[in-house]
Parts: sequence; C-alpha cells; structure tokens
Amino acid sequence: MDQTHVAGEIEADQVLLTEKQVLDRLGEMAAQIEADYEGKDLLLVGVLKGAVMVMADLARSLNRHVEMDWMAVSSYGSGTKSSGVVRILKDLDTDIKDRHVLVVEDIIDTGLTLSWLITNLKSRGPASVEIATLLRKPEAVTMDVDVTYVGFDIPNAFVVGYGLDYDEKYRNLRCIGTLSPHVYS
Ligand SMILES: O=P(O)(O)OC[C@H]1O[C@H](OP(=O)(O)OP(=O)(O)O)[C@H](O)[C@@H]1O
Ligand code: HPA
Ligand SMILES: [Mg+2]
Repeated sequence: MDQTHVAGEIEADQVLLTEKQVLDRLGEMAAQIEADYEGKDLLLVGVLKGAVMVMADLARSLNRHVEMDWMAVSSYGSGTKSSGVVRILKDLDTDIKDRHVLVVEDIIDTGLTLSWLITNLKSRGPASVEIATLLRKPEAVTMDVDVTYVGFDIPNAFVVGYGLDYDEKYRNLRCIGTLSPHVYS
C-alpha cells in the first residue's frame, strides 16, 4: 500500500525499520517467548496506545494460547519529551495475582513509564512480570529496568510509525521512521 499521503515529512532515507524487518524480528521474539513460557499460562499486557501494532503482530506470531489485556498510561502528552508524570488512564480488567504477565511495549525511551508500571504491577502479586519491547533507546539501557525481550536497540532520535505517534499522527505507518526535527521544533 502506498502510504505517501500519511508519510508526509518522512523521506525514504529516514526509514529506520521496514515492515518486514519488524515482522521478522517479532517472529524471532515469539519463538523465544514460546520456549520460555512452555507449560505456563500467559497474559500479555499491552500498553495503549503505542503498543497496539506490536501486540497484534506479536500475539499472532505465537503458536499457543494467550490472554490479552490492556492498560493505558501516559507520560508524553502531545510533545516529544516525557513529562515525568505517569498517569493510569485505563487499568487492567484482569486480576493478575499468581498470573504470568508479559508487558508488551512499542518503545522504552527514558524508561520512566515502564519502571513505574512494573513497580505498580508487581504490587498486585503476579507469579512473574517480564517485558517485551520492540524498540529501546540508549538512555533506557542505563535505567534500572530489566527487559527480557528487545526487538531493536535504536539511536536516540524521535521515531514514529507502527503505533508510535507524534501528536497522535503517524501511528498507522507500516514502517518505523525518524521524524525531521523541523516537524516538531
Ligand atoms: O520510556 P519512556 O520515556 O517512558 O517512553 C516510552 C513510553 O512513551 C510512549 O507512550 P506515550 O506516553 O506517548 O503514550 P502513547 O502510547 O499513547 O503514545 C510509548 O508508547 C511508551 O509507553
Ligand atoms: O521516539 C519516540 N516516538 C514516539 N513516541 C515516543 N515515546 C517515547 N519515545 C518516543
Ligand atoms: Mg506517544
């Protein structure tokens, strides 16, 4: 599908990851997850809204039963910088006590959202809580967040597409690209 109309300011040389690269990597992550959770029930928790595409494709790459639930938290508002304040906009429907929980994210940038979320989820008494993220930026590597499954370590640029937004736009791009600073500065 030609997405030039939504791609807008994303030039071809700014495509960081193609749809194929993303889907291939999610397939590899799914194989690892299947092996690690063999014989255990598994609840995938997607973090709205950015993780919608990752959740849809990762879940469908898994050849096993999974449950899916969603949380909505926000720390970015409409800008490109974390506000530092995490708010729950929608909580889980599921009681996660004694459940194996795998949090599914699109990106870990400062690590602030996930470190807060993991503390919150652990306080509910799950059997385990692990993280799967498609993307991770350099700053998050230095944060105290244990990430079990990482798709790609990417450079420190603001990225959009495949669920990731700038001011709620670009989420429906199939690829992941960097946004020209002139768009947001
Ligand atoms: O590691 P951090 O610096 O905390 O950033 C990562 C978080 O920021 C984005 O969500 P956002 O709050 O923008 O909400 P959205 O998913 O609805 O876009 C992204 O989806 C992650 O959840
Ligand atoms: O690079 C990013 N792009 C979009 N949303 C984000 N949330 C944290 N980092 C990013
Ligand atoms: Mg966002």
